[in-house]
Amino acid sequence: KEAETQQKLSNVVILATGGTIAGAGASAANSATYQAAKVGIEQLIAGIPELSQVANVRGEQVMQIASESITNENLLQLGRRVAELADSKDVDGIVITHGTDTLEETAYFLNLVEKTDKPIVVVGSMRPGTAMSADGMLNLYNAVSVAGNKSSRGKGVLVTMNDEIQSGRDVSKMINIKTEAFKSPWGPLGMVVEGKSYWFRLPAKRHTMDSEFDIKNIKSLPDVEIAYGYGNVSDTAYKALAQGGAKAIIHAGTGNGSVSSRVVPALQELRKNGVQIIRSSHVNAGGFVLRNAEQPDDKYDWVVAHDLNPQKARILAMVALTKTQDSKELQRMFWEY
Ligand SMILES: NC(=O)C[C@H](N)C(=O)O
Repeated sequence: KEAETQQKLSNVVILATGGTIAGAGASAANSATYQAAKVGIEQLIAGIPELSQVANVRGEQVMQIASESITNENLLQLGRRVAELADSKDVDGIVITHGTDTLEETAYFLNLVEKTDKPIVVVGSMRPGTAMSADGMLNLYNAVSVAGNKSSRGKGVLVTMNDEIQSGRDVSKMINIKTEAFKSPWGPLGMVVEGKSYWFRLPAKRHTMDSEFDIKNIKSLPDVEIAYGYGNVSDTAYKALAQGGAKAIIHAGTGNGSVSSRVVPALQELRKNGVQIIRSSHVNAGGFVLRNAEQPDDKYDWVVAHDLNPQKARILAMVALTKTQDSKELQRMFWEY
């Protein structure tokens, strides 16, 4: 009987990368003071025996780091392993445990470059497993349930946090002290409750199978940097980033990606020298940057990131620059993905 249930269950691989979901604190009262990336994947899986009721699960420790330290090399390494597993006949779904600080970046990266319709679910936690009311156990159980569920196929990379199923493209960490930390400006795709998925909407942007990018063709990622807009800003950071070798600079602008008059001449100059200038917005609940609003993008040959926040814009710019150096093509990609 047990063998029969196992046969019916999906095969889900958990790729562990670290983060607070693998964190440990000195006492159960330490919900915010702890060390991330301490607990191995085998121990995490052993702590949730209920996983075996929703999928045949196995784990792999791909890295063990706090996600603020993720590099482009780490992204590529993870992306390649996901692609290998997705190609494997005996894998039905993939879960990635990840720190929440850059989870939204990794989820968007995978959403762009993985050529599969198999579910890929990225998950983290806001409290370490050693804390009272730790959220990692349920988040991971939900992630495995969603990854093992056929209804999750073809919906792009997903994120399960706080019982919500979010699109990896849209979701962002909005607050760092609550378990209700991840939000999308356009709402979650669905809910996962007691291992069952309930869907309400679908992503409209190109992803995975419908994407023109493929991790298998990406050897390295170009340097793309972010500079922050605020009152009294100077052009020092922008110039220094370009001098450091940035191929594109994401302007994390105020409001509609607006650019201070003190910075405009430097950005015009950098563009003339070949650096792509991409205007995004750092407003908290989600920016919405439109072309030729606030700045004459056509005249300056700049690109707008539309609703992508600066850190997500960096991901798309890096991936896009592996294919084109043309600003019009870049802009098309920023509308489509
Ligand atoms: N909640 C977390 O996971 C935060 C941690 N600094 C990380 O991103 O690895």
